[in-house]
Amino acid sequence: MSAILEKIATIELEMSRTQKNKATENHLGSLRAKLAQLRRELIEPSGKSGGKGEGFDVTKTGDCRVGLVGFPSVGKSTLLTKLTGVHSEAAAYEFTTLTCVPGVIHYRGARVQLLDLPGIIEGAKDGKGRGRQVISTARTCDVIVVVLDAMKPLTHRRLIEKELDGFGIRLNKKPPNISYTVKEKGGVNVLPFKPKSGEDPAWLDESTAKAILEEYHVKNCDVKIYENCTDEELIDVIEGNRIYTPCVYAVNKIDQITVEELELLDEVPHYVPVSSGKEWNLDGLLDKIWEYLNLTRIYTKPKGQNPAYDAPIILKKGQVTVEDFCNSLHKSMVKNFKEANVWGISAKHRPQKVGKEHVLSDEDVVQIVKKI
Ligand SMILES: Nc1nc2c(ncn2[C@@H]2O[C@H](COP(=O)(O)OP(=O)(O)OP(=O)(O)O)[C@@H](O)[C@H]2O)c(=O)[nH]1
Ligand SMILES: [K+]
Ligand SMILES: [Mg+2]
Repeated sequence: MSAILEKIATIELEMSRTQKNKATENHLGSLRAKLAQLRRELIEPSGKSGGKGEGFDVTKTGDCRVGLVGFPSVGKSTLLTKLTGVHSEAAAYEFTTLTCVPGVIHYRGARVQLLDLPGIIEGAKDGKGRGRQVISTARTCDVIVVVLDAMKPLTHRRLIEKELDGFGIRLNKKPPNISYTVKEKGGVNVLPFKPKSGEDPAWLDESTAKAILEEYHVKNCDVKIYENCTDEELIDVIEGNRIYTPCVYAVNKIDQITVEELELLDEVPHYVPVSSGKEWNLDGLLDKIWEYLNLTRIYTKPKGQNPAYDAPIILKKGQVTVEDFCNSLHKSMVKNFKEANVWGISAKHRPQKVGKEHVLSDEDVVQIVKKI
């Protein structure tokens, strides 16, 4: 592994010494592509052992998973204990937590698995400490809560982001709008983004895109870039294993700072100020996590009975059709599906008869009608 790290360091040094301008764009793009390929080797060692940079062996339970990530002693374990009632050792020394401790939050009808994780340090993505294990586990989370210490510099936020970024986790970002199709023949065709007049010029031009593809030895493909993307974003699409996770920044220990300092925190996007020690604003944090989870609760209504309001079926973002609902009830459900009656925001009538493709809204009531 150290040979890979050395190569990475060499490339990073070269990139930092190369001025970014029109003449160096292609070269920088190639270097970035080389870097991405080396990083992948770190995440997925090609040898038999290890496999995909392995996380902690904790079974997924509940409807969704949220992970607490941060530097040591920012208060992750205190937060887990306060939010879930599961005891996780907290102490004033760093690396108190050495493994992954799961707890469950029952919130608005959903069961949210919360994971307390060991602290990470800079260089975690390159294998320092338990960093890779922590970040691999973070990849399995529906929402990441980055815990920051209000007493420490706000630049820590960027440092944590860099570690997660190096492991292919993109926080609060959408996948780039690029279509990429590898083909058998036909050469490399790049359709670059064409900004309208008055907009920023395209960041990524055809020749840099081609230089990047060459670095991947792709000989035949179609690339269509539909928005203003960076070389990094094209690389993300080619690599294909990036994870796009919503992230909440919990700025903890606000009992230790002044009101003026607290106001400065307002500049941090996606943040929630808390004191896990004093249990300040834990509701605010849960609220934000809930918003970022973006879950859809569906109440089932068996014929002739009241809807099961106490036990909603939880659908995740992007999987909110009636078909997804059927699948989360039982595998065979779709086969016997005739139609569904839906009450709620997504329904035009009360009830509306719908097919499998109907898109449901949070708190809809659904009754499945089976074929006879
Ligand atoms: N003042 C203050 N102290 C806190 C707060 N939350 C946690 N602490 C203290 O911060 C120290 C570290 O807390 P932990 O919960 O162990 O932090 P951690 O992030 O889990 O630490 P590691 O597992 O070592 O990475 C402990 O002494 C806590 O009592 C808070 O809101 N305010
Ligand atoms: K600690
Ligand atoms: Mg801890």
